[in-house]
Amino acid sequence: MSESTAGELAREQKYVAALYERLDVLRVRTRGQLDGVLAQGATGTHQNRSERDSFAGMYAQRLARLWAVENSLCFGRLDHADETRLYIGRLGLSDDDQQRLLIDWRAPVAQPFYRATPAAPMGVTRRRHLHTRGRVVTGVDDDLLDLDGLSEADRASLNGEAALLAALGEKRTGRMRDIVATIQSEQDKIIRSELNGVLVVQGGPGTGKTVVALHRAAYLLYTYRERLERRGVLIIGPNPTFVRYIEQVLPSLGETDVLLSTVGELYPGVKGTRQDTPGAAVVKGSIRMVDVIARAVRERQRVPRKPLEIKLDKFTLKLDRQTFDAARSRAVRSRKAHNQARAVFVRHLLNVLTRQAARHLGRSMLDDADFAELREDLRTEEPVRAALNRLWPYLTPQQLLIGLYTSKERMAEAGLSPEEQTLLLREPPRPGESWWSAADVPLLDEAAELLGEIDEGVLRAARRAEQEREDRIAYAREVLELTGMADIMDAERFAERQQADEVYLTTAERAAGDRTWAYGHVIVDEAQELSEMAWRAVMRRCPTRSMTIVGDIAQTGSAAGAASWGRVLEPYLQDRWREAALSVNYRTPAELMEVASRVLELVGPDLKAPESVRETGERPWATRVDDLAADLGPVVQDEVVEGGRLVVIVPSSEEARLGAAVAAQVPGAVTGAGPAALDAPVSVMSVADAKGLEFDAVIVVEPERILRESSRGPSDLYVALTRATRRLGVIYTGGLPAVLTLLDQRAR
Ligand SMILES: Nc1ncnc2c1ncn2[C@@H]1O[C@H](COP(=O)(O)OP(=O)(O)OP(=O)(O)O)[C@@H](O)[C@H]1O
Repeated sequence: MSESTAGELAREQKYVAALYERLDVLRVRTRGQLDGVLAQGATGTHQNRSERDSFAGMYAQRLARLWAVENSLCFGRLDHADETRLYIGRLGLSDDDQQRLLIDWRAPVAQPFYRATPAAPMGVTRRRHLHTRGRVVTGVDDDLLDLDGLSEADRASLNGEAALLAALGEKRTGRMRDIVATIQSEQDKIIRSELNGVLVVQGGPGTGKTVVALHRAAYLLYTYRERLERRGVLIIGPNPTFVRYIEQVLPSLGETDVLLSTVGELYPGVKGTRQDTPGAAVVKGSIRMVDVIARAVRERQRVPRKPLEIKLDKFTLKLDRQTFDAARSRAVRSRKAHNQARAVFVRHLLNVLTRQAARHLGRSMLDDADFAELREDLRTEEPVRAALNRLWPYLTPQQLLIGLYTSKERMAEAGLSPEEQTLLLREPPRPGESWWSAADVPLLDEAAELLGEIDEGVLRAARRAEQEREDRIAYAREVLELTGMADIMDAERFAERQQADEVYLTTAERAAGDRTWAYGHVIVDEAQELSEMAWRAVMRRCPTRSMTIVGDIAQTGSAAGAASWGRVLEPYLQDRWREAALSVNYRTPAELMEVASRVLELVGPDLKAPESVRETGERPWATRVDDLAADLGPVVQDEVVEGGRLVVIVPSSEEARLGAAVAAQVPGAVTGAGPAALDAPVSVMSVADAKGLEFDAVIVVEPERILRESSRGPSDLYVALTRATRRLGVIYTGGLPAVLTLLDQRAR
C-alpha cells in the first residue's frame, strides 16, 4: 500500500469511527427514551397508558432502524467542485448542532453518487466508494469525474468499476443482498422514478430488476413516508421461496414495514400452496373466469319452477313461482352483493308468508307492529329458515368454489366446457388438507366481490369500528399538537397505537389481514407470470394505480402468464403506463450469456439478450452420461462450490427421482423449493422454482426434455441457463439440443 493510500485510509477511518460513535450515541439515547416511557408502567388512566404505548412503539421502531444500519453504515463520499464533501450512507446522521455528518442514500443530494459521469459530472469531481469490514475501513475506490482537474497520482488510480465488480464476484449466500453502495445509473433512474402512475421495468435475466424494485420500495418509503406508511407498500413475488430469498433486503435498508406476499397468499386465511396441473392453471387464470364465477353465483340464486310447501305445526304455507320470481328480481335489481341481496329476497318472501299466516290465523287486519312481530316469529321457525337458506343461501367464497369444483353439473351451468370441467373437477376437501392452489386465490377474491360480507351484522360492526377509528384520530391529532410531536408522527398512526388494550399492529400486518386494503404502492416482481385473473386481484388492491411492475416477457414460464405488457395492462390502464428498460446483466458472465442468447432466439427471433458486465474466463460445458440416476451424483459432487451455492435444475417430471439420487450421493443436498433450498450448499429443483434466484454454479439436466416439457420450453431453458454467477454445466443422456452446441464437451 502506498503512503498516500495509507494516509487516505487513516483519514477515512477517523471519519467513519466518528459516524459510528454518533450512531452509538443515538442508540443509547433512543433506548433511554424507550426505557423512560416503559418505566412509567401500566399505571394511570387508560388514556395515559395508551399514549405511553404509542410513544414506546415509535421509539422501538426508531431503535430498530438505528440497529439495522450497522453494516456498511457509510459507503460513499462525494467531493464537489466547490470543495464541499458529503458522506453517503444507509441513513442520515447529524450532530447535536444539526451539522450533517452522513447523508441518506435516498436524499436528493445523494443522487450524483449514482448518476454522475465524466460526461455529466453534476458538480462532482470525485466519487469514492468506501469498503468496510465491521467498523474498519478496508479500502477505497475512486471514480474521478473531472479528468482535467486531476493530478498525475489521481489519474493513475482511476478505477471506475472496481466496487461493482468486487460486489458481483462475491460468493452467493442464498439470500439477496442490498446494492446501495453500487447502484448503477440506469437503475438509479428507475429507483427514483416518481411515485404516481404505473412503471413497467422490462429487463433480461440478471439486470437487477428484483434488487432495483426493492431499493425503489425503500426510496419511495423515504421520500413519501407519510403517505406510504399509512397505506402501506405491497411487494408480490412469484413463490414463497423467492419471498424468503429477498426478505432481508428491505430490513437491511432500515425498512421493515412492507408486506411481502405471493398471489397465493393475497386472500386472508387461505394459503394457495397446492400445485395445479398446467391445464387447470390456464383455465383458472383466464379472464373468462370472471363470467364463470358470476354465473356460478347466479346459479345459487335460482328459484324452483315448482311451488314450495312449508309445513308448520298449525298450517302449511305455499310459495309459488310468481312469488319466487318477484322476490328474486327485486333482489337482483337492488344491485347488492349476493349475501346482502339475500336480505331483499328474504324480506319479500317473508312478507308474503306473513300475510298467508295471518289469513290462516284469521287475523287479516294486522297493524304494522303485529305484522312485524308475526314476521319475526315466522323467520325463526326452523322449516321457514331451512327453506329460505335453500332458496338463497349465505355463501362464503370458499363454499362457492368448492361447490363449483366438486360438481360437473354446476361447472356446466357456469359455462365451463366438458374438457375444462375434467381439468377442474375435485373431491371436496378433507380435514387438514391444503386444498387451495395459488390460481384459486384470485377466484376466491373475485367471488368475495360478488358475494359480499356474510351478514348485515358484520357490516354494521365494521361501520361502527370505522366511526370509532375516526374519533380516535381526531383525538390523536389534538394530543400530537399539544405535545409538539405533530411534525414527526402522523395522527392516524398515533391513533392506531392508542388502542392500548389491543396488540399494536404495523401497517403491513393490518393490511395482510384485510382483503379490501388499498395499498399506497404495489410492486409486482416476476410479473410476467401473473395470469389475467391474478392481475385483477392485484389491481383491486391498488385503486390509485401507483405501481412498479418488473419482469421479463422472454422468461414467461406459466402457460397462463403474459406474452406482452400492453395486452396485460390494457384492461386497467389502456396505454397510461410508462416503461423503463434495464440492459446490463450483472449476474451471468459473458461466457454463459453467449450460450443463453442462442436459446433466447428460440423464444423470439427479435429478442435481445442483455449485455454481461463481466467475463470469468470459465467456459460452460456439457457432459453426456448413460444413466442419470447413477452418474449425476458424482458430477454434482465435483462441482460443489466451497462456501457457495450450487443448484441442479431438472425437468419437473424428474425432480423427485433425480433429487433422491443426488441426495443419496452428495452430503447436504436437498430437493424442491422451500427455505432449505436457499440455505443448502446443493439443491435440486425445477425451473419454476429456480426462477428469480441465483447460484454460484448451475448444472442443467436434460435440456432437451426441458425444451419439450412445456409450451414455454424455450423460456424455461433460457431461465435455467441464466441462474449462475460463475459456472454452468449441462448433463444429458440422449442428445443435446442444437442450440447448445456452443458448449465445450467434457468427458466423464
Ligand atoms: N448495481 C448493482 N450492484 C451490485 N450488484 C448488482 C447490481 N445490480 C444487480 N446486481 C446483482 O445482480 C444479480 C441479479 O439481480 P436481480 O436478481 O435483481 O436480477 P433480475 O433482473 O431480477 O434477474 P431475473 O430476471 O433473472 O430474475 C443480483 O445478485 C444483484 O444483487
